[in-house]
Amino acid sequence: MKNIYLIGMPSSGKSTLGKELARSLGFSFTDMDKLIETREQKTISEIFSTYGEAHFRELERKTLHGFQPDQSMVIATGGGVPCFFDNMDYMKKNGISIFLNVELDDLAKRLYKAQGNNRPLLDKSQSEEAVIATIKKTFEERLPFYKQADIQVDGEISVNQLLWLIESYVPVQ
Ligand SMILES: Nc1ncnc2c1ncn2[C@@H]1O[C@H](COP(=O)(O)OP(=O)(O)O)[C@@H](O)[C@H]1O
Ligand SMILES: O=C(O)C1=C[C@@H](OP(=O)(O)O)[C@@H](O)[C@H](O)C1
Ligand SMILES: [Mg+2]
Repeated sequence: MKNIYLIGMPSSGKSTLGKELARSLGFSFTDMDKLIETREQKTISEIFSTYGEAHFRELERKTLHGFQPDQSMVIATGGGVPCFFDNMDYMKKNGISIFLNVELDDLAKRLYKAQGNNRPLLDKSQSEEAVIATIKKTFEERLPFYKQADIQVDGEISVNQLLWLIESYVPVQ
């Protein structure tokens, strides 16, 4: 079966929902950030601070293009993946892309609730106003890419609802 790519802003639930979706479909699950961290033996924050964002974006591109198509995988991408290089075209050509579109206020709340501070572009040590402003600006820049997804989900969704959307898009056996 085709691979499924989850895309959307940081904290939109790609990693959390992706894992549950994979289990329900009997697909394997890959979190691109985790895979990059394992391969590089560094956290995402360390990769950004040591080599810079451009290097991280190259790693993302290489990782994305390294997945074989039709491997029955659910792939949780990092929030920036669709917005660099030909990544969005690649996902559309090689699988089903799903945009998790969550209200910006909810994204901010989740971000502050989450443990740790391993999202270098949304540094929680900044003031809350600064983080919210960054989320808003980033979302506006990224929306044209996210909107290209095959399926868009607005707001909260259960795994069962998501399964239904996927099955309606292309039958999953
Ligand atoms: N539907 C949801 N409702 C409330 N909190 C959620 C939901 N989905 C994810 N979260 C929480 O938001 C945070 C970020 O989720 P995560 O799956 O890591 O997002 P992403 O991979 O898109 O950055 C986590 O703390 C997670 O528990
Ligand atoms: O939005 C982004 O540019 C990023 C999102 C992160 O992933 P999540 O979307 O899973 O938080 C991670 O890839 C990195 O910190 C950059
Ligand atoms: Mg994630």
